[in-house]
Amino acid sequence: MSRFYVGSEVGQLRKVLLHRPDLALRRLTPTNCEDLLFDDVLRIEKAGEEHLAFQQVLRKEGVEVLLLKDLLTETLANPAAKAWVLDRQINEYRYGPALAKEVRLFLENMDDTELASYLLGGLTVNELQSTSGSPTLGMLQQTDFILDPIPNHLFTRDTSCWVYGGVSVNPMAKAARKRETVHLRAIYKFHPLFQQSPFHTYYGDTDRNYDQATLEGGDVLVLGRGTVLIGMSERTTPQGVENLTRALFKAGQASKVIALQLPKARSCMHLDTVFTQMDVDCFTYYPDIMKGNNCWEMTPGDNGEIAFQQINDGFIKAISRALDLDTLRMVPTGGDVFEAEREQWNDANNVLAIRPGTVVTYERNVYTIENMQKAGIEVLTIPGEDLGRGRGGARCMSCPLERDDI
Ligand SMILES: NC(=O)NCCC[C@H](N)C(=O)O
Repeated sequence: MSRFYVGSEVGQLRKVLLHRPDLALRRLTPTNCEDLLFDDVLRIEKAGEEHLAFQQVLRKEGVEVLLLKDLLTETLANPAAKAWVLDRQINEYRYGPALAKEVRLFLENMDDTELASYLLGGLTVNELQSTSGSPTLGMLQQTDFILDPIPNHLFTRDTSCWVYGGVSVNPMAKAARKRETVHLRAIYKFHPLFQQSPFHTYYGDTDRNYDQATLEGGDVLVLGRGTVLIGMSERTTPQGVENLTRALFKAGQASKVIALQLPKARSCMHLDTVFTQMDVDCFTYYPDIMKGNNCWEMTPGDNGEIAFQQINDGFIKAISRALDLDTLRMVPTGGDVFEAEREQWNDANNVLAIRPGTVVTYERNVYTIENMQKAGIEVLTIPGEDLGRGRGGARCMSCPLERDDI
């Protein structure tokens, strides 16, 4: 029987959720890619091959790989789940009553595979073949989207994140990613796999407007031994951190959260683009961004409140204290300042640990890989010429569902 539990960043990885986007990438163009948070268009076949190589490395290392599209398709086979998803993706305020009715009917009559494909990949005016005469539709072009494609599902790390014995289904910061959360909520709520054993759902699993309290999984590092490190970044706000922290403490799943302020910049949109863990005592980091950050320690206070303490000796010391280690081995981005900046941009510091001391990363970041190997880390490489244009590496592209404690 499956037990969904993520006890650390580097303990043996056993089960992971990935997504290999297809239709959504086909619909990514120079006109829409910036709005869809991609820096360029991708060669579809190449990106697919690179993603397969990533899957293969994980499977070879004994990790069970689940694919988001399969899980969503299987979830939609349950009529209650299908209705639940469509209630949230189609409404009269988004489309107007006439078009909402028509889109809903069109999607309801598809088989589950096709429906999953449109939900993830988008639906154009042309594909709907409308007869309603709705002005909402009349004002659009044939190739405009009724449902936008969601290419960033590729980055399964961000939409939901497992922290010890539960999950946060995250209120995403950017419009282009908000619909992702509905799919993850549906999977965790209805898919038979997630009904086999109980887990906590800490945060995000309601239809409310979470306003300023956004949170994305790329900012959440499960350090282990009851501690969680969370970046307050371009995407995750202190309000989001505080809400998740209170829920973690209430569920008794964490005893300390370290919150770290990051610059609000695309190059470090999430903590894991500048800082990830490779071994129990070893991290890789981008030096430019990790200096002088404001940092707080949060612990359970009285009456379900959080006790806050601002940290003056830096977050590295805070991590050592939490993990009960005297020192940490810190591996910087490699090369000179120019090479380091280029490699960080291409996700050199965004590695996925398979087990303590073994990580997966893009092969292109040769200087950083050299630093890691010198530190005794086993580095497994994957190609990422095209996948990398979405601005995410191996950690961003993976959502661990089962990982051992350290
Ligand atoms: N954890 C991560 O850093 N994920 C990468 C997300 C990239 C995506 N294009 C985004 O802008 O949200």
